[in-house]
Amino acid sequence: MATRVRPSNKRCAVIGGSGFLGRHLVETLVDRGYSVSVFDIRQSYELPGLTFHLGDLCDEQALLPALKNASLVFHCASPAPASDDRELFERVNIQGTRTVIQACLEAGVQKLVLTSSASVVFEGKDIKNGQEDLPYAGKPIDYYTETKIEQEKLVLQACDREKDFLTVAIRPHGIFGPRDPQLVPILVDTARRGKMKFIIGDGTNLVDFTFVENVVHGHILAAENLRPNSPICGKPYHITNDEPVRFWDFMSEVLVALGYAAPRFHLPYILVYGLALLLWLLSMILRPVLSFKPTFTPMRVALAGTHHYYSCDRAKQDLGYKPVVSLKEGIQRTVQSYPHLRKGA
Ligand SMILES: NC(=O)C1=CN([C@@H]2O[C@H](COP(=O)(O)OP(=O)(O)OC[C@H]3O[C@@H](n4cnc5c(N)ncnc54)[C@H](OP(=O)(O)O)[C@@H]3O)[C@@H](O)[C@H]2O)C=CC1
Ligand SMILES: CC(C)CCC[C@@H](C)[C@H]1CC[C@H]2C3=C(CC[C@]12C)[C@@]1(C)CCC(=O)C[C@@H]1CC3
Repeated sequence: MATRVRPSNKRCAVIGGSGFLGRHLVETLVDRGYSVSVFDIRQSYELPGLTFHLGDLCDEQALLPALKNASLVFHCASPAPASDDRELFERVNIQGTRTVIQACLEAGVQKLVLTSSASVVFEGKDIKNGQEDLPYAGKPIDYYTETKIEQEKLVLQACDREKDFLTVAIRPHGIFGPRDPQLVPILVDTARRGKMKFIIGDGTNLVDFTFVENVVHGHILAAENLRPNSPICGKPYHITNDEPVRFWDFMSEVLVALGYAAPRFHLPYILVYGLALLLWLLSMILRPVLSFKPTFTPMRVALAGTHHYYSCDRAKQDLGYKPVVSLKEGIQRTVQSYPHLRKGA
């Protein structure tokens, strides 16, 4: 019988390694002495010693060379939530994740760490200090969330000690930091268009925003603790900054630091949510003839007007997780990294 060559446990692949989180993860892994191969649909940078494999993760033949000799795979690729394209989410997040699992098994990969999302339990209603045992959202608020739920289930169910294939899911929330293409750029764009004057609801809702380096730290801890006898196999873990903050205080701090006025006037949550729903329906109906993307989607309004913060006690206990960068420092470093987004720049 042929014996399988065990790949070095410092050899890993990052699927989605050109993206915001993926690139931060790759840079940290390289710093820590991992040999990394990146798989992505695009190449956004170069780094000495890094191998890039370009392709669609739904294509197993394209994936296999990137996973060759890797004992560990991080899967952090997904279409952007803003695309709101049902067919694309289903193809990439569900079918594509099946392909990733299949390719890992064929390539002899032993550990798969998925970037899931804390939003898999969010239905648009308040979540205060949510634990991992909350049920998945029965009525997910958008296609992104719907397919992230299926993706997480697929990865966790694939965990199989007999097959020497271990999986774990990291559920970050509201990732921000240098090079983030979503949170700060959308916020500034909204402010530049004069639409950032209003606070949705009473402005006291607490949420988690997580500095990207803490998310990276959580991923690496999960990978390094994923062993056949460890309690983390097949489980999801919240990774946050562990410092819930008022949504509107966080937004105001970032806006003011970049030279924009903080929102001041209050609008009733239910009114804005209803309008966002109406706009979203209109955009769906008119899609064949007119394409427009509303700034205030039902998902964004729900995120802006409700409590959604999560406990990371399980990660502290099982992974020894502790945020490495505070919210205050994370905001400072993020704002400094966006000189081109400053007012007047
Ligand atoms: N940002 C956040 O606040 C949160 C993110 N997450 C999760 O974290 C992960 C990373 O998110 P983030 O870094 O923000 O996202 P990015 O969009 O920055 O990164 C995702 C990367 O995956 C690539 N990609 C998309 N589709 C495919 C495909 N079919 N084959 C290969 N590569 C593909 C993207 O390419 P392209 O850009 O061309 O599409 C991009 O380079 C995602 O799984 C997301 O769901 C979870 C919670 C919060
Ligand atoms: C227009 C304003 C009212 C809000 C602007 C900020 C938003 C763009 C962001 C605030 C919370 C963010 C967030 C995500 C995307 C960007 C925000 C909506 C996610 C949906 C990204 C993907 C996830 O898995 C969950 C995130 C939750 C928080």
